[in-house]
Amino acid sequence: MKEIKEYFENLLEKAEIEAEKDKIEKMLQFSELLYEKNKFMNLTAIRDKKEIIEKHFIDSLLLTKIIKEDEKKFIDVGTGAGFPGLVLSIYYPEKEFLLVDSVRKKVEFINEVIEKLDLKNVKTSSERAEELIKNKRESFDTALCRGVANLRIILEYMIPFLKINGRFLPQKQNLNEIEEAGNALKVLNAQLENVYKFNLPESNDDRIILEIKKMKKTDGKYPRKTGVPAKKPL
Ligand SMILES: C[S@@+](CC[C@H](N)C(=O)[O-])C[C@H]1O[C@@H](n2cnc3c(N)ncnc32)[C@H](O)[C@@H]1O
Repeated sequence: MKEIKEYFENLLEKAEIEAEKDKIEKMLQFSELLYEKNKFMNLTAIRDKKEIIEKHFIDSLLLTKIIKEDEKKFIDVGTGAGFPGLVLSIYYPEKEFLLVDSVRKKVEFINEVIEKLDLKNVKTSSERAEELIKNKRESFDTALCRGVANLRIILEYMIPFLKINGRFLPQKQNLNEIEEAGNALKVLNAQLENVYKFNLPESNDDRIILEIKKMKKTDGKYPRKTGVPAKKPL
């Protein structure tokens, strides 16, 4: 545990991310719970402790370089074992997070971590994004989504959840999907404002965070019925 703690602190320093000791402690507890549970439940394909720290925790924390003080209500769709949303909820105890994944066992794992770490600012849902939207339309300042689907598909899931002027900050590994997302951005009244490029501090792997702003209300016909956004992307 001590070795992993030093490794985590070292990567935080290299990535120029500041984090208080008690938050680092909680994140390490979360990583330990994930490591143990992952031995008999498939929560993540990354099984090495150090790799979990870099590819899940540091990668999620890159968002702290972009998130603003006045952003208070966050939604993370397809959060899996809690990335990036659960990590950020530990980093920002004063902000509210809704973590969503349609696979119940993943949400049950997240609920276990919330209880063990006594996190007060996180709620969860195991509904699909296309169902959950029915009572959560235009309710969030910021939307997060990592590794779920192609950009034009997740735009249709996520933009309807945002308040006007809210930001969607999807994490991507390259820029390939931007060009073909033009129509989705237009139809959903959203605009690409910035492209942030990072490198992970140990592997040097490329990481991209897009900043997409919702300009106007989304037409109530989006997102289309469950499954349609993925089958027939905008
Ligand atoms: C590859 S995992 C990524 C998990 C996590 N965000 C990460 O980066 O480690 C994608 C997750 O998205 C969830 N998912 C896919 N489509 C969804 C939808 N329409 N609504 C809710 N969850 C969805 C899947 O159940 C899966 O757990």
